[in-house]
Amino acid sequence: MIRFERVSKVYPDGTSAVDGLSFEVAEGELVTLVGPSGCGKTTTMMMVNRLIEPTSGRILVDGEDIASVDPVKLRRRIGYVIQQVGLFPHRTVLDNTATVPALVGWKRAKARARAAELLDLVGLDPRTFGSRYPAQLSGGQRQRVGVARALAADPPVLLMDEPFGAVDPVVRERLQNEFLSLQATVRKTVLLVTHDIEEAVRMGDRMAVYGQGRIEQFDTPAAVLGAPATPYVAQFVGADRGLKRLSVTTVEEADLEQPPLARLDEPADAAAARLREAEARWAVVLNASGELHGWVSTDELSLAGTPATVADLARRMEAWVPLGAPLKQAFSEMLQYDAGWVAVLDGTHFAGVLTPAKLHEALRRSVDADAQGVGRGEVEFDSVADA
Ligand SMILES: Nc1ncnc2c1ncn2[C@@H]1O[C@H](COP(=O)(O)OP(=O)(O)OP(=O)(O)O)[C@@H](O)[C@H]1O
Repeated sequence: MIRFERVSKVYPDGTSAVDGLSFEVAEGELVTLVGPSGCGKTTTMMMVNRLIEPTSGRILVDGEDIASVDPVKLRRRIGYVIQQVGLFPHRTVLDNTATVPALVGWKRAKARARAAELLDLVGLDPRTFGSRYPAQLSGGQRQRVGVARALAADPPVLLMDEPFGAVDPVVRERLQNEFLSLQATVRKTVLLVTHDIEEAVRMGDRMAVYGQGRIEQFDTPAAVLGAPATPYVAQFVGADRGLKRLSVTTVEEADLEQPPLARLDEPADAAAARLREAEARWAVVLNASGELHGWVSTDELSLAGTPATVADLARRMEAWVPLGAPLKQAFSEMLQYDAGWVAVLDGTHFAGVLTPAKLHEALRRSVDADAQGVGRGEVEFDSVADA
């Protein structure tokens, strides 16, 4: 857990970088710090591992005032990932990854085994990449090594400064997603600095939107997009914040429509009669285990007649998302397959379909829910300030 209590930093030349910051990052939470260049994000982050000392205020990590912790020991408990990655050019990828475990006195074999495990975890086969040098990697691969290295000593806290900044947008999105699924297992307490609002929204459990040297709003991405606390925040998150909400609103059971169903082994004429009766133009087709197979049109079933079965006429449906996926993913599947709906699965089971109308309703629901929850961030600040 990381806690800032009225922390300010004035640099020797008189520049006030941050002023009276109070916030808390819960254990296992990922908080993004976002704001324009020069607003104090990096200063905030570097005070946590004491690369920069605050002018006033306190910072606690796991309840301990870090001013009284030896900086070298402190840094071993805190993983640090930066944009330029900072790999040692003359050391192999494996040795780079094993740097911190080796520093804290692990035996060489154990440190290297751990490094190999971590490389695997970030999607780099240690047999292929372990013996390479940083210059022999792509930008995205270097970034992965940076993340692996930061995680190698299993620090409870991770600081990430524009960790995906140096790669193109496609690789960037993939690295973000990979990091999120990694984070779902390792559950580190993470502070992530970015100037990219999309990244802040996508990655953060909560996000801190910086104005000049102070936090304008500290809340969940959905709340920041749904109810910006100040005109500044509204302007910063952008006029298309409704669209950005698609990334943070998830597909829920209640959003789904239940279309007519047909079974793969059903005779075509029986299925056709049933669907005509229900005035349905198509049905979702499931296999005997209730798993999605695809869809079938009522007209085609009617024309086929006996002895055809649904299986003969059904088409595969590739557009599906799991329950709990962001609406954006559902929308993008709809567009990619040019489909008027997307199937939603609960595990392997078919749960229903999402249509454009239901997607719009889901978006409305989340906007309304947040409009009622305005100000949650401020309440939290007050309680920190009073402590
Ligand atoms: N060593 C320093 N001496 C004086 N001023 C500094 C120093 N380091 C940073 N600053 C100033 O402090 C302010 C905050 O800088 P900081 O690097 O924290 O911003 P940032 O939000 O991380 O910006 P960026 O996104 O451009 O990295 C800026 O005005 C910067 O010029």
